[in-house]
Amino acid sequence: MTVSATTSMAARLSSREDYAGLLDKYDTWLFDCDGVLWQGDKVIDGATDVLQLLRHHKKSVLFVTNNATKSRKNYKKKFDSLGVEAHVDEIFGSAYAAAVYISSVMKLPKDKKVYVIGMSGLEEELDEEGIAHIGGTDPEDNTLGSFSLATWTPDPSVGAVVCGLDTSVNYTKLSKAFNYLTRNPGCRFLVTNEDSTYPTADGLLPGAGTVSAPLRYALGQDPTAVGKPNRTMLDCIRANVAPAARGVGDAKRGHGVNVRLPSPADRHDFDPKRTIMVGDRLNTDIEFGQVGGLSTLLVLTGITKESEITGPNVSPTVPDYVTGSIGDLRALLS
Ligand SMILES: O=C(O)[C@H](O)[C@H](O)COP(=O)(O)O
Ligand SMILES: [Mg+2]
Repeated sequence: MTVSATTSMAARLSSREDYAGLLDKYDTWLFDCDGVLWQGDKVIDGATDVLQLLRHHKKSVLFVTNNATKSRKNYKKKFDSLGVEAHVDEIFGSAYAAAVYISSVMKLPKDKKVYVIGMSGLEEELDEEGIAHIGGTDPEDNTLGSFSLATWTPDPSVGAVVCGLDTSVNYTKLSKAFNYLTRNPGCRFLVTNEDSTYPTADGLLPGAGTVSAPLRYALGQDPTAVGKPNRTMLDCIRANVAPAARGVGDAKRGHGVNVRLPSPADRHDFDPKRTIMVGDRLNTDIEFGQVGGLSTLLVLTGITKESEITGPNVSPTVPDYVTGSIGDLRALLS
């Protein structure tokens, strides 16, 4: 029996011509952050130069991160502190996408609130969208004490639980979230993202997916995920970029937006054929690009290792291009 397999291979970039070809081909560059622009607070060598080069060539640059610990405004502060040029409207985090999803897609009723397992970034984005929330950084929930249902009065107005990377996750938060999801009728289970690991300059840490995993297991239920690779994140970006590009009035930014996610016919902002997603993780960034019909460039400064794309057990997710680091595009400066 002959088994015909078409294994498309990623094009490994190395020469100045290779990078010049990308510059010609793509007008919009979407950059993942952790593992691409930086590892924790250590900027990837050359990343700043390359972003400046792209802007010099009038390319549209956007930042698309699954990291839900910071709001767009606080990400802007991180960019500034690391000397990486970015405008707050170019930054799209999964905390923002989750807040927009709850307000514009789920349309959580105004008399309902969200129980948060997550950090200040997620709370700030919910505030921006005018969504009431409890939990999160509330000192009452940030305790290592034991949890007892006998002494807890659940809030009947909780209509959704949203879970993001929370470095202070604990049994109390998981217990409250579990009970909201099993007791409050129709309570929705959302996660900002499901990354298994989080790349820092000193190595890997458990990712957001490991924070929500206990709830998945206890509930026997999968949540709605908003971040990469899900289409929701791209819709959220295009809903924001489109009005700016076309001056559409009915989708404002900021508090209480009633963002109209443009229909495919409305979308003039992105030409997916001239858009490239640059990422370090195959099952979020590269799949996100592929789901959105974008081209994809994998860099090896974060999660994905060479062996996953060239070894005996290659991943079924194959990027269009691979290069060692985004800094390699400095070849265009010579
Ligand atoms: O665990 C997480 O949340 C992720 O590892 C992390 O935040 C990924 O961020 P990104 O690579 O999408 O910038
Ligand atoms: Mg990354």
